[in-house]
Amino acid sequence: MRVPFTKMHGLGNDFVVLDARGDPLPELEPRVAAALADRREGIGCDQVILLEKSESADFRMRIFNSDGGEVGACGNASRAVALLHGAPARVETAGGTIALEPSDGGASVDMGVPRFEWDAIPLDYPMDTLRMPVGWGYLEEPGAANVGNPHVVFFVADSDAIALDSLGPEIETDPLFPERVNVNVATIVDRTRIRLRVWERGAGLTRACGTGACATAVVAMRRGLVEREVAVELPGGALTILWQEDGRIRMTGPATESYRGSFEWDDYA
Ligand SMILES: N[C@@H](CCC[C@H](N)C(=O)O)C(=O)O
Repeated sequence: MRVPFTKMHGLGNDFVVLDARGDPLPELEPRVAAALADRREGIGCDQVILLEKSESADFRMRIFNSDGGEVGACGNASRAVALLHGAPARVETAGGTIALEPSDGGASVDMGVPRFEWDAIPLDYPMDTLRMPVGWGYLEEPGAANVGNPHVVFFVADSDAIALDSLGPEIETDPLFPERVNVNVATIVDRTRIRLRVWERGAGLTRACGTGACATAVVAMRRGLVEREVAVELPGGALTILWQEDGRIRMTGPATESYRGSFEWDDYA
């Protein structure tokens, strides 16, 4: 079976998007998603995105990290899918229902209400998630948020100076995080700007992480470090994050279609 795909990215965080809203595909097993994401032997991407029919929303978006694991949310892919769909839409994800509004060259996405309870992150045992009494090397006292997926956020003097390639995997797989975790290191530039690097669970260092930007912004806002609207500057570019009065997070930024192609399903199954 020949399967069409769209290669897309949001700030350099890249995706293979499979659209099964019309003709369904066989079940996308984790090993198949990982093979498609492989940058040497597959198409190559940080996440594989599968669009399907939904009974509760306009359609359903499923997200698979490059290690094949299925997860609850992806901010950058949400904007890419908004661009692909080309009209406002309510989208079912494993992390909750989100709302897409495409705009010129990108999208604004209602990412829902963040959760801060220890068992919603989830953590292995109760603790204050605003300033967690834990540390790994020189990274200490992170905050945590679940924005459809789990994040810890460390505020540091210079996020570029952090050895995220070694500390990231250590923190991601620490038993404190039973579902593993996305690791954010952030520097507050001023009350309207944050610089951020992210070690993504199941994908490693990426050029940008939309949910990481959302989680970092709301943790910084809870600590009183920034205003309710901030620019989050990632290696791949900037996103605007607004934590609205109704408690919902709005993320705005660009998305790009790179190319379209097709592959033989049996080569990966
Ligand atoms: N790149 C994404 C996040 C993808 C999922 C994440 N790695 C997880 O495991 O939760 C984004 O832009 O938010």
